[in-house]
Amino acid sequence: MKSWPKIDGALADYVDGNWLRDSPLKRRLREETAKMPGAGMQISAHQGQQIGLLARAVGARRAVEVGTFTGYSALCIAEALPEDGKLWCCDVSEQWTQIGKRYWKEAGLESRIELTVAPALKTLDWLLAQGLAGQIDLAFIDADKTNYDAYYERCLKLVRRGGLVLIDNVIWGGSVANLADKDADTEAIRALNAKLRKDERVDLTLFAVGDGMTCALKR
Ligand SMILES: C[S@@+](CC[C@H](N)C(=O)[O-])C[C@H]1O[C@@H](n2cnc3c(N)ncnc32)[C@H](O)[C@@H]1O
Repeated sequence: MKSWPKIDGALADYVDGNWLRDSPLKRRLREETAKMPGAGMQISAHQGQQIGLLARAVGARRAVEVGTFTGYSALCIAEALPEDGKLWCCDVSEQWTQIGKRYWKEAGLESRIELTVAPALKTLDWLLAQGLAGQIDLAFIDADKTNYDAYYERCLKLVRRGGLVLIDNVIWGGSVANLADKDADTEAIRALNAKLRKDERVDLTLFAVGDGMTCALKR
């Protein structure tokens, strides 16, 4: 039986103590979000740090995020961009993203972030219409699951060769391996995972962080 290490208890403290580079502002945003319904939607501190590192590794100047919630992943991406970098954020919730805006401002990152409150498919099509195909260095997909394939295809068009498309929740709490689970979200994630397995447009790996994050590098 193959297995991944479960990180909790004393091991979680050890991992935090050795690898987590946190800030009081990020901690406050996590704590404020933790009190809200839907708090579990926020990525973890480690995942945010990993996404930031990946953004730096590809020298990201322009990024796109699909699914912003209270702005934590956006904060992690934006701080990894250069001062004149830009992150386009897509979300449908004014209420949740207002929280993020407060923190982006406090972090001095608001000029790097352009949030559009609208269905993400519309915003991604608008970005493509603006001539941004092949101009984006990193895309992070973390919104409604039934649109994942449509988000992936648009993000792959937007991203340049050598750029990254990151896709969150690809393990979906383990449901993807339970073939009896026919829930629409599970089926959508499972179908995209199977498609990417054979997708020769990208190099592929899984980061076993949080709920699983696919990392696709455009060839
Ligand atoms: C999992 S949360 C994002 C978490 C965020 N990345 C973070 O780290 O805190 C998913 C978000 O997708 C948004 N969403 C749902 N359907 C959407 C759609 N059709 N277009 C854009 N955003 C959508 C929700 O409002 C929610 O804020």
